[in-house]
Amino acid sequence: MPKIAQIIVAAGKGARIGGDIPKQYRLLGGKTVLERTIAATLSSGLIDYTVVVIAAGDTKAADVLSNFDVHFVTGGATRTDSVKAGLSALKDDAPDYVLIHDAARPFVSADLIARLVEALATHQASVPVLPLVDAVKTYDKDAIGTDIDRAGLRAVQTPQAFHYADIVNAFNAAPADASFADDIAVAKDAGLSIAAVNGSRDNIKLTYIEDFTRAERELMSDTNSRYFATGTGFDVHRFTEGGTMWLCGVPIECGYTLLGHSDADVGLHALTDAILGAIADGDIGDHFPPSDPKWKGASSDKFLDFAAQRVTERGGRIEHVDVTLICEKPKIKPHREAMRARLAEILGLSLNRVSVKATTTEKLGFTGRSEGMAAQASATVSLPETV
Ligand SMILES: Nc1ccn([C@@H]2O[C@H](COP(=O)(O)OP(=O)(O)OP(=O)(O)O)[C@@H](O)[C@H]2O)c(=O)n1
Ligand SMILES: C[C@](O)(CO)[C@H](O)COP(=O)(O)O
Repeated sequence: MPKIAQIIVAAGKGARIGGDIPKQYRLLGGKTVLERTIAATLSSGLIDYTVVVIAAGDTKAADVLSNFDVHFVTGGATRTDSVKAGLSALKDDAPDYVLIHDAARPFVSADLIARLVEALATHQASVPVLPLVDAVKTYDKDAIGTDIDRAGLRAVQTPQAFHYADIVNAFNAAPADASFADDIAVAKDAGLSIAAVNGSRDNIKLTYIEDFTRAERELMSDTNSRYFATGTGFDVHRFTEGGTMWLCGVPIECGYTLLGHSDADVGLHALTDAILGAIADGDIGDHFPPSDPKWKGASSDKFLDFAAQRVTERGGRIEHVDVTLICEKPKIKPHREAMRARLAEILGLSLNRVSVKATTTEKLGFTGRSEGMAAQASATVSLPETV
């Protein structure tokens, strides 16, 4: 079996996407793009050695790369410089083949990698290509020009695969300061034999912010790459005279209220715990300790909003929530729709994904004696499969 290395170039700035962090460190479905790209390539089972090329001064790489058996080197000002740094990092233990891949293409498949490697049995290089689907025309300063015949054009992707010694020689033969669109261009200039293999429409390069939005949406709708988790929560608060009672984010004036460090919204507390439970993220007391004066009298919608954000940060989505209030009084039914609407608003859910119910305990126990109220809740979330 040939020894196969890969170089993942991740030293770019992501200027076309903008923002504070380069696109390879943006979260996509709760994981960084770079993690996804490395995991996708390694899952092919064909790669023996990986070099990730990172930017000088990159402070995020160590954390991301520590999850994988990979090595890293510092790249340069252009993609071409970064590729050269990757090739040179392989020279002491030279592989037979090398695949060079953009960190910005996290949806590369094992099939595509296999096609590229297979083509190296007969060629010195291989490249994934796709026919263009849109019409192509010349264009200058808003002026549409003439048609270009698409039959003779191909869109070109990465990974691009090479016999290691051949691509190193090709780069050595190229002008030292030249910058190439990709590595197959270097192979072409050097006269290497090149096989074009079928690319993949899924293997997009995340280039503009719209690419992220679309990729995020597609990941969300791909139930094969997601799992469902349900958490439960339970809470109790004692009644006290006077004040306004807050229940599931709705004020109720009934002459008595619930006692607690915060606003004592027993429904929101149970639901917050249910959501934290679904993502195995501790409980409300871990994040908002009752000993902390900051939370005295706090409005509990903050806690619920926080839990919902923790789901989003993991690339998750709340699918459904259900709260049961357990009390003899006050009557919940007149407030139930307002409670559902408020929960839906805080969580950004449609109303049909939010349920509020109530029950008594037939005058038994502390709720039966109307000493206080209990609430239990469940929350179902969908989350990206972890690698
Ligand atoms: N000096 C550079 C420039 C680019 N790349 C990498 O080359 C790949 C493809 O480049 P591109 O999509 O252009 O990424 P950026 O250069 O980061 O994007 P932009 O052009 O929008 O700044 C990316 O994985 C990028 O990190 C690199 O390693 N070193
Ligand atoms: C290497 C590449 O992804 C092949 O399609 C492409 O050439 C990179 O282009 P960019 O303009 O640097 O993103």
